[in-house]
Amino acid sequence: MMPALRLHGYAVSNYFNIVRAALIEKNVEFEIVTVRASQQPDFLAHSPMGKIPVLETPQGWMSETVAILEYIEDTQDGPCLHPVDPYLRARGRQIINIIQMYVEAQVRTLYPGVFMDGKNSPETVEAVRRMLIRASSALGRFGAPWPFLLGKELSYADLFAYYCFDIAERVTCFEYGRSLLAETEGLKAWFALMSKRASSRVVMADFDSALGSYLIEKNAAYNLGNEKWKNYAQRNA
Ligand SMILES: N[C@@H](CCC(=O)N[C@@H](CS)C(=O)NCC(=O)O)C(=O)O
Repeated sequence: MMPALRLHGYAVSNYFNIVRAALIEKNVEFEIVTVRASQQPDFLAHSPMGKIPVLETPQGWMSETVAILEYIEDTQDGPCLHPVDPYLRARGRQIINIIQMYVEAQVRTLYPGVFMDGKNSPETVEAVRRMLIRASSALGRFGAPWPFLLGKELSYADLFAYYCFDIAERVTCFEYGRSLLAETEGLKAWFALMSKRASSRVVMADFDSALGSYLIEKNAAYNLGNEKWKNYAQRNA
């Protein structure tokens, strides 16, 4: 029988990877449908912004990662990934918001010069640098309880943060020669712990091979041999 849930997207997307990891962590049966983001009417009918991931459910289609995670938590069995305690649950959302707006969305504006055959203007590079300083300090102020961001149990905040930090780390090491993970007390050890999870291994193996092909497709393969990538390789050895 076909699984009830079908996840549309592909492995180069950190957002797709967050949802995929959540489904794996919850032991949900699902099917992957490999598609790119698109502005074609038939795709927009399912994903109003034309973005991936999109989850196809028995009730209909759902896009936007945070909404998808909520749907998964509310409809699927498996380990609870939203804390029951309202304060902790809100804290998880707070962390997700900060990472989404002040880390992920910021580094995304640098993708043209890092993952595509484009250039980043000095103004953009500087504006993102300033925002990342604020975000990094903010995360430092959380003093997360560890080993996970909300304490003893893995939560959606960890999955969201892990895939956003992975991509952010590549971009900041490349563009600024700096590591957000190393700057924030506890974050590097947390990231290493997350990297060891079975879900992370599966998802990141597919990401790594998809990224190689993506860089070639976008004529940014030169970046692979670029000295600046060494910052990433060395810091994460
Ligand atoms: N806010 C969306 C962001 C998803 C997103 O930006 N996905 C990227 C791939 S990582 C995408 O579809 N980009 C294509 C586009 O922006 O047109 C979410 O939470 O799911």
